[in-house]
Amino acid sequence: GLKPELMPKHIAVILDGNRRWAKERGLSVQSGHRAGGRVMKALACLSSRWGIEVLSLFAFSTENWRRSKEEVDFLMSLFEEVIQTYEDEFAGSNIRISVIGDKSKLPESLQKMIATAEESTGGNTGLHLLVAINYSGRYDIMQASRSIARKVKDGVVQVEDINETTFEKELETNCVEFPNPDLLIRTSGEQRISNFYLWQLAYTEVFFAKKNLPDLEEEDFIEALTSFQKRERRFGGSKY
Ligand SMILES: CC(C)CCOP(=O)(O)OP(=O)(O)O
Ligand SMILES: [Mg+2]
Repeated sequence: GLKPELMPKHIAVILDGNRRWAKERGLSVQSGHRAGGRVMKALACLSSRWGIEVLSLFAFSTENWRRSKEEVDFLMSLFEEVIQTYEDEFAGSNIRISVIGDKSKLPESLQKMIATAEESTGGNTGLHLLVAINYSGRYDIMQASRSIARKVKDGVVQVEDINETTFEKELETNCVEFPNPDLLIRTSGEQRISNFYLWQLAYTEVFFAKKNLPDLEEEDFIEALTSFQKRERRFGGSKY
């Protein structure tokens, strides 16, 4: 069984396989994404129950705009639904929601929904759920670099003061206590990072789940956690 003392503090999930799941069943792309949305909520509830501190869900990357307008519009409306049902499904479980990514490009209605959910859950002290929408690792590193450059230009920061700690504070994951995931899970069998967290994943253990997101169940989450608990993290040091 899972050992509480070996539970990861921060789990990040690259959500993938919704359309393949739908295709296998002769269902619509929209039903695939809707099924994926249900698993997103289930992952948050499970993480909350296991006392995980931070759960990051990679829901929409800066590259996903390349999809058809119809699919993108549907995803945007689905994110509203997922974030809106936060009130009902998560209410009472003390979950805090934050959305990271370039929100300025999202539909006004979704931006408002995000602001409301962040506002109403801002004081919660349980699981901190980070939903990455219109996010990418390179976007984050670029925005952090611009922010630091501005501070140097304005004389607020000296170049010598720039180090890993001050840089990390400029990343959009600076809103959580544990910005660097201990465990990254990717569904659907793909084995790539797809421009998710780049700085944050420096020493993260990676687990590739074969199942498509909508098929993911508690036992699959437990399998990833069990694998994580068996690993010896050396952080570059040698325990030889
Ligand atoms: C937007 C993202 C969360 C959707 C993940 O599933 P997907 O649409 O990439 O599905 P496929 O990899 O099966 O095409
Ligand atoms: Mg995919």
